Amino acid sequence: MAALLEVQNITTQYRLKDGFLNPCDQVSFTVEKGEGMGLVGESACGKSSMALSLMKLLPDNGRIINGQVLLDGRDISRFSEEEMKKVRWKEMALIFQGAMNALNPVRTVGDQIVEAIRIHEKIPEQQAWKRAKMLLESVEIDGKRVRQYPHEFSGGMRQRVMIAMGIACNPKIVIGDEPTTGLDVMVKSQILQLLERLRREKEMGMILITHDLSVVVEICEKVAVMYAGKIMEYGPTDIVFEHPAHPYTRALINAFPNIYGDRQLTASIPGSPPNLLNPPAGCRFHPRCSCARPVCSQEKPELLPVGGGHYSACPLVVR
Ligand SMILES: Nc1ncnc2c1ncn2[C@@H]1O[C@H](COP(=O)(O)OP(=O)(O)OP(=O)(O)O)[C@@H](O)[C@H]1O
Repeated sequence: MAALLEVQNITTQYRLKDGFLNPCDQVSFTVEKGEGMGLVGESACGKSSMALSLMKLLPDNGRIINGQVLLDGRDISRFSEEEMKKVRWKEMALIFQGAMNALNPVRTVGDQIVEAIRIHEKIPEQQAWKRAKMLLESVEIDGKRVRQYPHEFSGGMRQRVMIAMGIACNPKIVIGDEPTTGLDVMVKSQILQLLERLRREKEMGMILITHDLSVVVEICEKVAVMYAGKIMEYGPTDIVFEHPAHPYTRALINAFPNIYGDRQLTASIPGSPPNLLNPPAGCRFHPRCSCARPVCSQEKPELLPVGGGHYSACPLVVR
């Protein structure tokens, strides 16, 4: 059976004054119904651009130049804006970083949820209000608060309202782009548990973009590790994190304080990610890689299977 979402060789490009930059370069992965995939990697490696490419919400200077995004077998990367309007929120929703600040301060949260529902579904207003209340309750907010204004809610509650809006039309897949950034540790954990519960109850696919590897370990079955626009390693979360096959994944794990809650010392990755206007030849990680050989600066490694649904873009690694 075909996957719910099949991303095949997606390359996205931004046009800049001094050239072109590909934030996602031949990226491929799949997400099954009800499956959670973490998308991790250092800042500016292309994670948000991937999310925007999937939703076809790239800024004016960005576009998909190659590849396919198959949602239930349909290539939505070729969809017109009109067609995409029917896909967004109804089939695929994006909850972005700081989404809570996108709520309109002069309208009640109920008005805003009802509007989101009625843009996509032709249902009577009364029914939409009933659904808005239920949605608030599903994100653990008292339905009676539906007539309140955003300033009457805490930051964590506003983010939950945004999650309620994200799932208002029962999407098949939700993309969370750092959905808990800026929230305190307790609220962050509540929101992640909430997303996890909704995913299981509604059998939604989920792509969780995060810098926090421990969150991926906790709630995602699968992980894709991205570096400088490319997927370096991909596979079941426990296998990738316990037996990383790519030096970048190893370095990322070592740089993270407590992926399984017991690691204390961290070793930062020397150097910094490349300028994507002019990425290094060969493997993009080779200038920072402790395992690099001469071939790494000459040949572009492919993402190849290493067994058990696990893929790595490094041919040299000894496990
Ligand atoms: N509108 C734009 N025009 C040109 N370049 C852009 C644009 N948006 C992002 N970029 C560049 O694309 C690259 C990838 O950025 P992106 O925001 O997708 O990375 P990210 O992994 O999501 O980063 P972070 O974790 O910091 O959010 C970066 O080099 C960034 O500077």
